[in-house]
Amino acid sequence: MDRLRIVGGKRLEGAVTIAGAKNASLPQIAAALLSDQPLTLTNLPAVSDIDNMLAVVHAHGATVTRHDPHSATIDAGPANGGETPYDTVRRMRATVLVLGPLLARFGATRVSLPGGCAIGARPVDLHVKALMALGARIEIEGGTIVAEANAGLKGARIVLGSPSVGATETAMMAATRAKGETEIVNAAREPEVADLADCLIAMGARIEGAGTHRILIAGDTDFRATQHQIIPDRIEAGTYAIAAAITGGQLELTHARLEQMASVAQVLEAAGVRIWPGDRGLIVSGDGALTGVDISTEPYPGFPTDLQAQFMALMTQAAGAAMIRETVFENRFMHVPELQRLGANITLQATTALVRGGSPLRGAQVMATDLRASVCLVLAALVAEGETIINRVYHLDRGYEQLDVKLRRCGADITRLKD
Ligand SMILES: CC(=O)N[C@H]1[C@@H](OP(=O)(O)OP(=O)(O)OC[C@H]2O[C@@H](n3ccc(=O)[nH]c3=O)[C@H](O)[C@@H]2O)O[C@H](CO)[C@@H](O)[C@@H]1O
Ligand SMILES: C=C(OP(=O)(O)O)C(=O)O
Repeated sequence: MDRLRIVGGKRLEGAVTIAGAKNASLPQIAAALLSDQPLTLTNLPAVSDIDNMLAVVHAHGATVTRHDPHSATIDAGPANGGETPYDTVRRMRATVLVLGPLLARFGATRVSLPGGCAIGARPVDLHVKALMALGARIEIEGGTIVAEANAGLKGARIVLGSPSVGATETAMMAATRAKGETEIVNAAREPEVADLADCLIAMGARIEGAGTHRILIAGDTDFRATQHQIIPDRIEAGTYAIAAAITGGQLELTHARLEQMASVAQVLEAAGVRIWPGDRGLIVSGDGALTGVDISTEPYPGFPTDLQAQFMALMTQAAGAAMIRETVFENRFMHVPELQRLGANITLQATTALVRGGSPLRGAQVMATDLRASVCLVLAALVAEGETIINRVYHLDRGYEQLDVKLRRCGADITRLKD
């Protein structure tokens, strides 16, 4: 298992190329299973979650051709419904996104229940309810979702109990093959949902309203071969914005889009960070003093839960206190004890962390249990005095393309230790 060695105290300066969004790519790879025509995706990030998702659609019979690390053609012409086993879903929850496309296209499929993970219980009841609203019969048998709709799915009004990103994506994909119109009410508004809709539209679907609370899908899609370019990763961009801020540096985030990051930019500006659009993306400067800012994570367009851990690392260096409330996942504070090992002053009470900023961090051995918790430790290590060793780098490799290379190019003292 690789580890990262970081010696803190270097100011970052330079340009970072923001990759395509992992969380937009994953559902679009699953969406390829809807069609018997090839789908080419470009601007895929070169991260292990993408390799895994491509392996899952390949295991379902699709032909996958990698053109280069950032593009692939998926030809699901020869695909089958089959079974998605526990081992793949356990390793990557987003695998559950194949459920809707496989059921809608083949009339039956079996997908193992994902179970909980390091950030919370993460049930898939809303995915299941949405498919049942479209006429599927679904039973849970021995930890497997057994779904059947041999007579085909029928368009319906789906009211989501909460605006789940994944359930909105499942419903939208399945509805493209249903007979008649589907309305999704209380849909998630994340840019990744809108990008999936754009991809489905390029594939031949008729969809309106993606990116708002109400999405309309016409159904009975006549699918065609197409290609689609994935949007930039707003979470990767936010992470590097915080890297600039925490080191008092200045980074150009090539391809980053301000309109996808309005709440993040607002919070960072309130904390004393300057952000402005440049010719190639965004420029972030952390040369001023940092102030504590309270945040609460929310569904989009609110502050994203996927940047909560990174923002907490930043707040350890701000003057004053910051209250950080997590409302999306019940257990997303696994980074707190590790930040405390580095010397951070954080008090945790239920879903709120109180960070008293300004305490100097000191390097230590740390370990994280998920992707964003790991990168939060990298950010903290960039300002910690001395050497920090971060274990379990495979979490980072799930979602950050060449994190160590990108940071080193901007002046960080960071080395990947191969075991
Ligand atoms: C691959 C991907 O895109 N992952 C993102 C996606 O995850 P994901 O799609 O899993 O997140 P959801 O929006 O579905 O989850 C939000 C909340 O709803 C709950 N819930 C969800 C589905 C369900 O059937 N029942 C239920 O109760 C979840 O446990 C969670 O508490 O959106 C999250 C919220 O922005 C991000 O943190 C993840 O990075
Ligand atoms: C939680 C995340 O991903 P996933 O939903 O795939 O676990 C994430 O990207 O931060």
